Amino acid sequence: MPAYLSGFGNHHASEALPGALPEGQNSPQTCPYGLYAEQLSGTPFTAPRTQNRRSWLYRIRPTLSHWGAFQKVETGDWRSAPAREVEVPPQPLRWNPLPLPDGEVAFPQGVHTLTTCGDAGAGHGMAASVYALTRSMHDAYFYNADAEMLFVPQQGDLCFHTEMGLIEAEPAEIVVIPRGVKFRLEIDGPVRGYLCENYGAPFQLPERGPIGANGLANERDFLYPQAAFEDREAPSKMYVKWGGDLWATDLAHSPLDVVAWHGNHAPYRYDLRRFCPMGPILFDHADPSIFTVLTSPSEVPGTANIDLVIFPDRWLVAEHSFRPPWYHMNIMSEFMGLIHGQYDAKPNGFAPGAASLHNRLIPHGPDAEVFAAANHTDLKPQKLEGTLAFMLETRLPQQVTRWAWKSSMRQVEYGLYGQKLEPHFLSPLPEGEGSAKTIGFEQGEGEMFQSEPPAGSSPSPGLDRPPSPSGRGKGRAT
Ligand SMILES: O=C(O)Cc1cc(O)ccc1O
Ligand SMILES: [Fe+2]
Repeated sequence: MPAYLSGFGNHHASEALPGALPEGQNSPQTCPYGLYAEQLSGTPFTAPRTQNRRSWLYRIRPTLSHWGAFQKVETGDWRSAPAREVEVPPQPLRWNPLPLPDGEVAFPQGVHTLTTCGDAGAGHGMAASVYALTRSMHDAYFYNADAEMLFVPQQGDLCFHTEMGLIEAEPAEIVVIPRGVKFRLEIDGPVRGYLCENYGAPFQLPERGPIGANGLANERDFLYPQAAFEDREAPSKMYVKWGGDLWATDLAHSPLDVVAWHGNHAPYRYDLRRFCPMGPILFDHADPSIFTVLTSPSEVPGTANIDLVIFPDRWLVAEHSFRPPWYHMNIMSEFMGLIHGQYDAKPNGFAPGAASLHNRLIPHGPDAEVFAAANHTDLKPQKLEGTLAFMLETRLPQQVTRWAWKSSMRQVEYGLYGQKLEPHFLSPLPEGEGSAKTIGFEQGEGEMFQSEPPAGSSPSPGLDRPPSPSGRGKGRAT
């Protein structure tokens, strides 16, 4: 079990050999052990200090020496934005879990993109993919120049051998690999999960505002690897995702040859079970932004390129409230996945490994069964347990890939789930009355009156109180 360095965005320092990290300067005339010094930047040199990301790598060979002739490689079902491949009507979309492949599939194959938005080259937006792999990468390495990568394992452990060291992750943990960091992904058996490529600003922790200095995702739970290196000569392949395409070159050695490093542009792991949720402790259902783990800000304040939001175990205690998510139409678009358990708004049809897309201003909310139960349930404190869903919320509408649209995993009927929601309007009108009538109030001379009082009802003071549920009316305008 590797030991990790703890603290989100810290300027970590680690050496795999004693004294490998230069003292007091980044770029000595001769580096310890005859290493090469290389700076890897994740933000422009002049980015404000709070956002600035860069690391210094002390390595056996500079990355430049890995540079051979690159050949373009088929990306399979992996797509990069912009990818406007199909026209999709405005409707909720959902996909069953990706089946595990029969044959041998290693990263970077086995990635299937469901949605993209923005533009990888222009540096905004994201891609949401699912992956299914059956074997480790052998003498193969990868880095992404287009995107920071957020891995959300859903089944099976992942072991990333990165330039900065080893990161292991199991389902319920996430791994973020920044742009330009090379790795080899090893697995023990078949694995499945989600991959978000973030084309925008690197993920950071959200502000806590009045919450204070603690809670939500706490800084110290973010774990960075200790330096570890490979001094290995072997015919190898290095894949680079660059300009929306996949390229490969041959290498004669492992590029994971970083003996020491320091800086804050480095891969990390976070256990989502460490998230300390805050919620409504008296009434109502809060906006899901209270569960933001990480955010990739855009240039517009409060308008994220991506928010990673989770729905973890928690107590529901709100009084006289509809406790599940409310019905809504959201300007941000919502890609969701389920790591384990049941998601409270959609207990059926949304299995672990499944994915859904509620795009910009597509109406959605709890299904009819959830509504019926939540509407009448006894509001004792209730613990949601053994559940972990997540959402990638972006300010941009998401484009669906051709693969996702045509895939047999897509639940073709899902877009109609809302039609099962019946009206429960307690009409004040006698049965049969009121069809095609407009009932309302008009502002008269200093008094309120009903424009067309229904027969048998008192003309004044009008409908000042809704009928009680015990006197449930049937009449409804058709
Ligand atoms: O749509 C969803 O299931 C995600 C979601 C959850 C919630 O509690 C409030 C809003 C929201 O979009
Ligand atoms: Fe939603």
